[in-house]
Amino acid sequence: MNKYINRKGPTVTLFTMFKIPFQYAPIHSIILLLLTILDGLFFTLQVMVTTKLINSVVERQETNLLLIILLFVLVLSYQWLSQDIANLFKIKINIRISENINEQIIRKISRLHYNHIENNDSWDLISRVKPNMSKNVGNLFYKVLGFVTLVIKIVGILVMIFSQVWWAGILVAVLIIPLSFLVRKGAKENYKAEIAISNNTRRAEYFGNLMYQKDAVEERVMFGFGDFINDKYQHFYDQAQSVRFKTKRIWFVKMKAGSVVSSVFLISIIFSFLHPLLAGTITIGFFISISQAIFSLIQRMSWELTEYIDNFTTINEFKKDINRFFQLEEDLNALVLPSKKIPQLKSIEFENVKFKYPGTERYVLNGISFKMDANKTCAFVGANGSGKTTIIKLLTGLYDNYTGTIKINDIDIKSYSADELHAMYAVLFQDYNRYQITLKENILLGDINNFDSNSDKLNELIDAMNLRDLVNALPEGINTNLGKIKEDGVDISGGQWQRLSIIRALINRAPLKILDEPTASLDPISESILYQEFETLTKENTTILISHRLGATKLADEIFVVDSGRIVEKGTHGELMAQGGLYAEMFNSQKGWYMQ
Ligand SMILES: Nc1ncnc2c1ncn2[C@@H]1O[C@H](COP(=O)(O)OP(=O)(O)OP(=O)(O)O)[C@@H](O)[C@H]1O
Repeated sequence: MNKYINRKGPTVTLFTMFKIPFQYAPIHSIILLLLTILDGLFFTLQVMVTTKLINSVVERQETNLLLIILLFVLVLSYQWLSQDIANLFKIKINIRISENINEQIIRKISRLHYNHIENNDSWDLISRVKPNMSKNVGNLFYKVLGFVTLVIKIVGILVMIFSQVWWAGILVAVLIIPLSFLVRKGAKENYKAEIAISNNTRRAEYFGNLMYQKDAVEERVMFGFGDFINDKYQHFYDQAQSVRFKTKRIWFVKMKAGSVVSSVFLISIIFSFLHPLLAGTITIGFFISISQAIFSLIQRMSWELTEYIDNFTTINEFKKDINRFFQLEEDLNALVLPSKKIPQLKSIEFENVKFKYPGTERYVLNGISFKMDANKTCAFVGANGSGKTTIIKLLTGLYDNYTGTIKINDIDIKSYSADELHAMYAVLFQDYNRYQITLKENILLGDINNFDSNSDKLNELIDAMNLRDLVNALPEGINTNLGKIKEDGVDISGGQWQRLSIIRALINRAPLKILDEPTASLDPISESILYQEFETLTKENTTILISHRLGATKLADEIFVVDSGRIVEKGTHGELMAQGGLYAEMFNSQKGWYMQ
């Protein structure tokens, strides 16, 4: 089973990004492109009409004056309206882009190799790409269109200048080159700064969320640590802002210096028209309208042009992030449904398994070996951090960068197909999720293949887990929305959420049930009912139970004691107590709490 892939899709280029709006909103994009070209042409047309208008008035040519005035008003009105029309099209294009791109990003994230889920650099990258991707695709498209308009306007004016004072035209064209280089360099530095601060931005966002997330409210209010969190938020936010501000300040000074030089240069060109004006080679109409156009050009070149190049360079840097993101390794199995055929489980075996988490140096599992047979309940006990949950992460295939062998039914788990392996187990993880959907859906998610045909089993388990009273008290019974996202949502207690999560694992037909601290939030009576019923609930199943409550694990057929990534003792409760080792010590110290 080749589980992981390095998805080498086609590399994203600026051109690929530019084409995206045509792909998702073709008609709107084409119309916007045509409007853009028209917009550019109308600028030159305006200069020509203004020239004609002034000359006709100065020379008192009354023929056609009305027509020229009408044309003048039309050109101005179009320019005035065109932005609003374009904005309407942009709204539609933006909606289509974000619909499609967000879906692709979420799909990619949901397929990510588990290594990236716990890796800081990957999350920094995701936090830069996810919120900005559709914005940048739209931005690139509009900036290219804006740039096309600007180029058409500049070319139009240059042609006019050329036709009258050719050398001035050449000087203007030459000025654009160094200005472009200056802007490009500044924009690259800006993006580098963004990459450097993305970790601080993410941390600021985390502390910001803590300030308003519902889950954090109680502790924040009770302990009164709101200011502490706020200070942390402010610290990371200020650090990010200060780097951003410094880079922007340097950028601004450079850009403005460039603009001032170009402005002085362009104004001097207007003076160079005085001579041909006095010599009578250009008309007063042309002088006024071209001067006006050159002033507008100064503004565009010194600000818009620099802004465009800045934007393109930033988007080009962002494009590198997009490629890094789409090249992140995926886990082919992440979205694979469990096979509908229920496999038979005979045994599970770890042979000298050594494992360290990616990017760390310490072996969390250090040559662990054990074998357990089917149709039994096995418990893993041991101190915090001894490696119990990690055993489960490896057994369920979340990580496969270990040495040694993990076998199910004497076959290496790496030889199983993903759907076969997924059908083998149902897991209740320690940090299970509270899904803000209906109570029924919360349970049925556990057996997605039989989502619509599990009603009988669902009711049986609700009774067995002592949740019937809760269901009866809910306004819509099992169809009541849980959590506060929906208006009619109902919040239930921590223990009730946990009982739901146990049912989610038990409703699954997989032969191996893995329960990692399943009763931490249960009251003593519910816990004891659960363990009394445990045998019935897990009949015909093999169960792995991880718990610090040794009163519960005592009932297991076999207990494995984990210490520093190894199995140090194994046996039944009686055998381990008789050994008088680590288990006996842990059991006696816990028993002491109840027996005094
Ligand atoms: N994603 C991770 N990256 C790096 N180290 C990790 C990661 N997850 C766990 N560890 C480390 O691996 C060790 C074993 O963790 P594990 O969760 O398996 O312990 P555990 O025995 O289940 O502990 P507990 O009883 O507290 O649940 C711990 O020292 C922990 O710090």
